[in-house]
Amino acid sequence: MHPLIASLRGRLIVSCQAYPGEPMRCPETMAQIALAAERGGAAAIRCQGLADIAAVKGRVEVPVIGLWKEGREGVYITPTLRHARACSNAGADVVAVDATGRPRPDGLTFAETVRALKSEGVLVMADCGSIDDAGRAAAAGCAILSTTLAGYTGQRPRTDGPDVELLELMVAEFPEFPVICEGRIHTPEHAEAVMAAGAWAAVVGTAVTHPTTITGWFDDSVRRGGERAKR
Ligand SMILES: CC(=O)N[C@H](C=O)[C@@H](O)[C@H](O)[C@H](O)COP(=O)(O)O
Repeated sequence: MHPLIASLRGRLIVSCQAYPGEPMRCPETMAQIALAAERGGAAAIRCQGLADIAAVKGRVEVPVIGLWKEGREGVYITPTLRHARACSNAGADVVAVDATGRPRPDGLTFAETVRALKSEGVLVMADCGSIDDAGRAAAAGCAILSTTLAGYTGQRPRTDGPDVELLELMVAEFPEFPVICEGRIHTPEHAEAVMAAGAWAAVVGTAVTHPTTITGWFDDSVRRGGERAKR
């Protein structure tokens, strides 16, 4: 196994992403957040877009998992071989790629995309939405299988927290692969549970790096508590 992948075992990975139109959508801001997360114990940073990848790579010591989101429908996480190569060239140590069987804009299959990347020495993290995707990713020889797209592709229900069931299926079916749990890990208890269920590592995004959403969670709680006080 590649030493970089081995270094992630039993560790937290923090995803630093701001979405189009959001106040923190700025590479310097993402680099600052990534550095803060590294100081908190993140063993790797996951980030989106070429400018963010370059900025984060220049700021942190830990490995960078890069992706490039384009579009909102269908395959949007690093949708083509060109996007994946660009992430790698921008400095990503690992490139995250949509591993579903859905049609890709460049007409290549996922397997063809991974074959080309592997031949160029690129480590691929397969963002899966189902056990079928994980099978495709394992057959292609991806470096990491991940539950990233569980609940976002129509193949699995969108669970409130992480999709532990899919994680367990992947861990049982592909014991020779590092399986990372990503998606809706919203509390330290969720993170502990996915690790106990056999995850190689846990990726946390929103709950660490998306203040608008976190503020909304607290706002809801404060309002609920206030309503109870009135009763
Ligand atoms: C489905 C999709 O596009 N997921 C994206 C993948 O990079 C990000 O928007 C998520 O924030 C990331 O997966 C971490 O998940 P969470 O923010 O739930 O901890």
